[in-house]
Amino acid sequence: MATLELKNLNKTYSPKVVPVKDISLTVDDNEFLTLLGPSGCGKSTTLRMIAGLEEVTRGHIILGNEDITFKRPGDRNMAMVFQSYALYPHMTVYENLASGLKLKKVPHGKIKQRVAEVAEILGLEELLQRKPGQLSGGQRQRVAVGRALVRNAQVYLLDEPLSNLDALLRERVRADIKQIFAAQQVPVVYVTHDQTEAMTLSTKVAVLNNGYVQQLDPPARIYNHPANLFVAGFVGSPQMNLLTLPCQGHHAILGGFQIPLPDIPTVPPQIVLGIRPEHVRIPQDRDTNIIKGRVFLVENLGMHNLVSVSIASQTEPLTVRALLPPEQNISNGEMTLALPHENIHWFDVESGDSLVRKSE
Ligand SMILES: Nc1ncnc2c1ncn2[C@@H]1O[C@H](COP(=O)(O)OP(=O)(O)OP(=O)(O)O)[C@@H](O)[C@H]1O
Repeated sequence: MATLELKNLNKTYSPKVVPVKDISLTVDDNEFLTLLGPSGCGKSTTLRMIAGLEEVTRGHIILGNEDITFKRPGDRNMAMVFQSYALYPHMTVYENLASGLKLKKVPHGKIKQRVAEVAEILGLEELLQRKPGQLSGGQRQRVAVGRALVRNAQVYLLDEPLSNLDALLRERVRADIKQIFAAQQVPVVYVTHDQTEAMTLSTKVAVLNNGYVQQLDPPARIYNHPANLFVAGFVGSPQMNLLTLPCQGHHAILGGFQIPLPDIPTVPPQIVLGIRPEHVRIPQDRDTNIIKGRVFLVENLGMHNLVSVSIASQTEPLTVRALLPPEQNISNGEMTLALPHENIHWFDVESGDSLVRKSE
């Protein structure tokens, strides 16, 4: 089993289209890495370069001790699952699963055995004689994963494999994928723009924007310690409150309220305060950082209410959103909230970088 390494990987289509800029990362053989980012950030291009389907402009792809940057896709021993399933419509499920091995001239008996193993893992035994047109979306997706699995590849690459499924099915197949690949002990690279998939499946997430890796960390660290404003705003739903505030002395001024700044060498004229809606709460005994505002919207999300509160300020009004339990009685009008000190993130207004990289 081998580690996959990307070294300063670049892709340039034209001087103006440079979707991948200097991506460096490693994926060990027990790691599930997700490339997460908005549409057009370079996720699929990166994956396709790993697979050999896209030429590398600059940089290297290393598998184990071998530089495979210029190796033909067929010689890379990688298996890829595509968003579109890419199944052969005229073949049965069995034939679809077996086709890759047949091409490799694997003996018939071995093919039968391997297809049976994979069909069992994926619960496809009853469907082996059907054609893709006779399967549901989730079943087709499992066959697509199965086609990759039968290969016993050195690396698995998955490009938004769940995006054609409805929400319920997506949850089920997501759980299947997690279990199946956890047992494989090979590097897995998964592409998605869905943060829930990234957070639930991965051992490591690379958040991409505009071709650059913004943060490369385990999911919990991405969520609890976003490296910059992009990651803070992209990961988490409802989105983190991000407020640009003036500083005075050693405080940020939120409307009429003073929030103590963290320990930073120089106090800037302005700073961005970030706090997730689930961390904003109704004040308890020892809470500090108490603010007051006017409720102007309550959205019922089932498990919680998302409450939008407007805080009067000398410039434009600021909005703080709080995720509160439904038993909390909320009516339009004045409301007091606490912003617990330990849950506040601070970012530089200019660079967007986190000013305090906390340890885990
Ligand atoms: N063959 C190509 N020629 C020119 N530009 C391309 C080509 N393929 C992709 N691009 C551009 O490169 C950028 C990144 O594309 P890529 O498919 O990697 O994005 P992505 O992050 O996977 O997005 P999505 O989630 O929408 O699939 C986009 O701006 C896209 O238009």
